[in-house]
Amino acid sequence: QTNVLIAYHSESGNTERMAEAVAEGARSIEGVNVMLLPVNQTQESDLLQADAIIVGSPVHNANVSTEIQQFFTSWPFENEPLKNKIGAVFVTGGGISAGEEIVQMNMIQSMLVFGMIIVGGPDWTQPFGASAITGEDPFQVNSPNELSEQFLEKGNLLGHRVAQIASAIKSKEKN
Ligand SMILES: Cc1cc2nc3c(=O)[nH]c(=O)nc-3n(C[C@H](O)[C@H](O)[C@H](O)COP(=O)(O)O)c2cc1C
Repeated sequence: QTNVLIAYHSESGNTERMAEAVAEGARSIEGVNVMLLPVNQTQESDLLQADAIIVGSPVHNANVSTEIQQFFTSWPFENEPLKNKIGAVFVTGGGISAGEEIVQMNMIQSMLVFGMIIVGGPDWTQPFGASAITGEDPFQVNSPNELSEQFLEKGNLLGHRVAQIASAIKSKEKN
């Protein structure tokens, strides 16, 4: 079985809603076990067991949230236990071009420090992972349930792609 961990921080539920969409996409690959967890409930053992780790953050002042920064800081580093795991990211941000890509790249940079292999979205419209705008027209939401289908689809496609690649690598390793 291939293990895909989706770990996120969400204050008002938007990033959590995206995380659910990513999870749905990952589950669509046969033989994939998905763990969907807020970062404050994610244990080191969850990281170690995962073949792929997908991290989601809200944009906070054009940065990852403090919780996400703390999460990366807590990752095991000695002897490179996360090396060659698949890594991918998603974000939600209020504004159009108000930090989404910076935050995606910031998380990717952290993952690269741990030797992870980064996977982006399936096409040029989401090269760095999935993202959603939540606070500016025409995408303004009053509740996470209003997140645009267009963004949820991006999350779904990212989860699907990561699970597919992680699963293909795992089955090659077995043979
Ligand atoms: C403290 C704080 C700072 C924020 N800074 C930004 C920002 O710089 N750029 C942006 O696009 N959105 C910003 N936002 C909006 C959030 O990124 C957006 O509402 C996001 O969808 C929240 O996700 P959540 O519901 O998972 O917490 C900020 C929100 C908060 C609470």
